[in-house]
Formats: sequence, structure tokens, C-alpha cells
Amino acid sequence: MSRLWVFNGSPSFVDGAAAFITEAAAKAIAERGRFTLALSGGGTPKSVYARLAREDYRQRLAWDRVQVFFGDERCVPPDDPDSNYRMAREAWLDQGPIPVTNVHRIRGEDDPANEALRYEQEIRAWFRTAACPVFDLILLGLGDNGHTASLFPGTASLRERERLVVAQYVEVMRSWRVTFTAPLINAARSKAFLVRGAGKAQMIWNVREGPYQPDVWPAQLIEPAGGELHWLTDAAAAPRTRPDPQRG
Ligand SMILES: O=C(O)[C@H](O)[C@@H](O)[C@H](O)[C@H](O)COP(=O)(O)O
Repeated sequence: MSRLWVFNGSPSFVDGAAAFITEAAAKAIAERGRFTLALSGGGTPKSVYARLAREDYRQRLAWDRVQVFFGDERCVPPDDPDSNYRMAREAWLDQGPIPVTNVHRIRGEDDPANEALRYEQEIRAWFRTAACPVFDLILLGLGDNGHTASLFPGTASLRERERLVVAQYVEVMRSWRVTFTAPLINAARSKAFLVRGAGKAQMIWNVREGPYQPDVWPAQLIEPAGGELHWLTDAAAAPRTRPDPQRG
């Protein structure tokens, strides 16, 4: 199942996405007593995380049942301005009712390759499974070049089918990244892209409607795969038809 959500002001993108996350959490907690969530990084989700820290959202569910992982991370110290962990901590987790022991940071600053192995084991141990762990919800962003998580065009990680978490040096970003692989992301009950702004309209169209070329547009690797795939967008980002390439 794949669904496009267009939040055009009532509710706003931020409230629509925050409500989507809390409703998924409430459903998972009701059904299984817990909610396993993997956060996306970059800029788009920051305002959504900040909304989840607001009192009215904090009252909505048993946040101590929520386990927070990270779908990818830049291999920098946790207090580095580029750290996805720092962004999520400052916007939400530091204020939040989620116990610090429920937050699973990717610690890639010293040895990315070893951390990818460790993080995969941490995930498997937490889920108590040797099979592919099934997250309740994995949040994803969409880069201008069609990447998602830290699955970048033309990189070996796109072809990984065994490992759940890998490390790689991303030439275009001049940095090491640790990232979930497509098999782990696709195994989730629900995957949700959070994408807003006119600048992403063309890439959303490319990924959803364009020719299938995941080596060019890695976000095309993400499929419902027996679960749900959601695109949470605002009116500027969500084209009804092929956007005007001149619009950028
Ligand atoms: O670590 C990262 O950078 C993200 O996980 C990455 O996949 C991000 O989601 C996209 O680049 C979109 O970023 P924006 O939301 O800032 O456009």
C-alpha cells in the first residue's frame, strides 16, 4: 500500500506529520505494547520533532513504550552541528518524555565500519531476532539528488541485500555515513517520506512516476514490500502532474 498525503494548511505539514507519527505509535503500542521508530535526519524533520515535544503531543501516548533508532547518521561527534542525533535531541528528545535508555545513537565518529556492525547487532539484539527486524515506522527524507537515508546515487550500499546497516564514504558529501540498507527499511511495517517545498517537487515526481533507475534515484529502492509506504508532503512539493522543470 502506497499513499500520498498533501498537507495544505489544515492541518499544516508539521501538524499532519506529527499526528501521523503519534497515530502510528498509538496503534503499535495498542497492538504490541511498544513502538519502534527510526528517525530521519537533515532539515525537514526538525520542525516535526519539535512539534512532538509540545505538551499536547506529549500527553497523547505512553512515550516510555517508544524505542528510537536512527535510519542514518553522519560520522561526526554527537555534539557536531551536522549530527542527526544532535538535531533530534535538541528539537525533541531532550525535552521529551522518551527515556534516554530508549534512544539508540549511531556512534560512527571513530570507526564507521565497526559501528555499522555494532549498530546492526544492537538492532538485532533489541528485536531479539536473527531474521530481518521489523520496525513499526521508519522516517525518511528525500535529497535533491534522489538519495534517502544515506543511500546515495552510484554507491555500493544500494546493492546491499544481506547487511542491515552499512558504513560508506560518500564522495559527494565528503563524509563517512552509517545507514540502514534498503532491505531493513523495506521490512518495516510502515515507511514515511517527509518531503516539503517546491524544490523537491521534481524529485518526488521522478521517484514516484519516473523511469525505474534506483542507481540514479535511490529513493526508488523503497517499496511497500507487504507494509505501507507513505509520502507526507506539502502542497508545494506534491505535484499532481509532471512539474515544470523550469520551476526547479
Ligand atoms: O542524514 C541525512 O542528511 C538524511 O538522513 C538525508 O537522507 C535527508 O533526509 C535528506 O538529505 C533530505 O534532507 P532535507 O530534509 O534537509 O532536505
